[in-house]
Amino acid sequence: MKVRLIAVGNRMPDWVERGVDEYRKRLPRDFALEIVEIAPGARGKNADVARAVTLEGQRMRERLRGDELTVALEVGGKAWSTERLAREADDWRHSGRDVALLVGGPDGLEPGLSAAADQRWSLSALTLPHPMVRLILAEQLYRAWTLLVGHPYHR
Ligand SMILES: C[S@@+](CC[C@H](N)C(=O)[O-])C[C@H]1O[C@@H](n2cnc3c(N)ncnc32)[C@H](O)[C@@H]1O
Repeated sequence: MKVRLIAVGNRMPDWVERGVDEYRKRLPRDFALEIVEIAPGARGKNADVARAVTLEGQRMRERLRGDELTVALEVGGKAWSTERLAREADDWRHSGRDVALLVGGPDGLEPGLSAAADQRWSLSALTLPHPMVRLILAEQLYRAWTLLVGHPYHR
């Protein structure tokens, strides 16, 4: 299984890149995490926010592969414990499909993508900045994998 984190935003601070890479390199090939960055829509003084969100949605759709299971990351999604995430990840693996985790931009995920997603997952009731979302996702995927294989890290 491949997990692709398709996230609006680029130019992450170095500490985020290093943190995400640390967990990515710990994950085995059958749980590989790939990061796909989506350029944010322009937000200037007279910016049309709805247009920027629509553009981000289009750019994300262009990167989606038709057969992937999609998971929208949203504050209002379902809260999963790490144990629940491990069960979900095990189901993803057994479905034989790759997975796309969708992270929106400053104004959230394009509503059509959220509505069409197979699952909606909330990391917390707090609104997190997108660099933190990437880091938490990478760490939690690693933690879920360690739980599935009985590696002591997950305790
Ligand atoms: C800075 S947040 C956007 C905040 C925006 N006001 C909203 O309501 O979605 C950027 C993205 O990070 C993700 N995100 C932020 N906090 C999250 C959380 N607690 N759980 C899941 N995803 C989160 C979502 O994908 C969101 O679209």
